[in-house]
Amino acid sequence: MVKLHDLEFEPYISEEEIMQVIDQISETLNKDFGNKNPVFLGVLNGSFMFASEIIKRFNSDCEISFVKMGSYEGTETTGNVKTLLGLNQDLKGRQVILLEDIVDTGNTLVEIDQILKQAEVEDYKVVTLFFKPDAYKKDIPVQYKGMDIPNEFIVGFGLDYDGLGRNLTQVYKRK
Ligand SMILES: O=P(O)(O)OC[C@H]1O[C@H](OP(=O)(O)OP(=O)(O)O)[C@H](O)[C@@H]1O
Ligand SMILES: Nc1nc2[nH]cnc2c(=O)[nH]1
Repeated sequence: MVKLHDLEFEPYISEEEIMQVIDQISETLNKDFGNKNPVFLGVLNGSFMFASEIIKRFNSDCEISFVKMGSYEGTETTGNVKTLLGLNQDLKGRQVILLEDIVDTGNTLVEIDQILKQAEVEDYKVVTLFFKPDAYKKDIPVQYKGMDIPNEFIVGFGLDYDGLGRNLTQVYKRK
């Protein structure tokens, strides 16, 4: 059990399970993008740990960039996704692999979709470690999903509750 601010969280997904899922995703990404010199685009803050593990396992040429988006306060989305740090690299004509720690309502994805279309990328695919099928209400395809999870608030492995918990190496859910 861990306590973050006022809330208690219990162990939910082990580090071992997370690494197995990351190995599987990486195998597919190596097959699908091996000779394409893709740009991995991580969505900060939450994706930093996942992005690091994926990029370490990619065996061919690639580039790495980040954007920083934010919309959650406490355990709820505000519904208002802010671009806190935008693209700082020309992605025109590039193959982009978007790296998300979690796709929940899809609000963040909709915002990034606009950013990538405006940047005139050749194509982009979405990779997410966690996906909440019961919460996702958007049409943007999510091609690579590590793990489907129920509609519950989780922390750890990059995901926070009001700033705390990102450093936890496994995932916890609300008790
Ligand atoms: O599908 P959605 O409902 O939009 O939720 C997904 C987003 O929520 C989290 O980011 P958050 O806004 O909490 O910012 P953070 O990554 O800095 O924690 C997470 O990292 C995703 O980017
Ligand atoms: N920490 C955290 N951030 C999120 N952003 C969207 N869904 C979640 C969640 O379940 N936990």
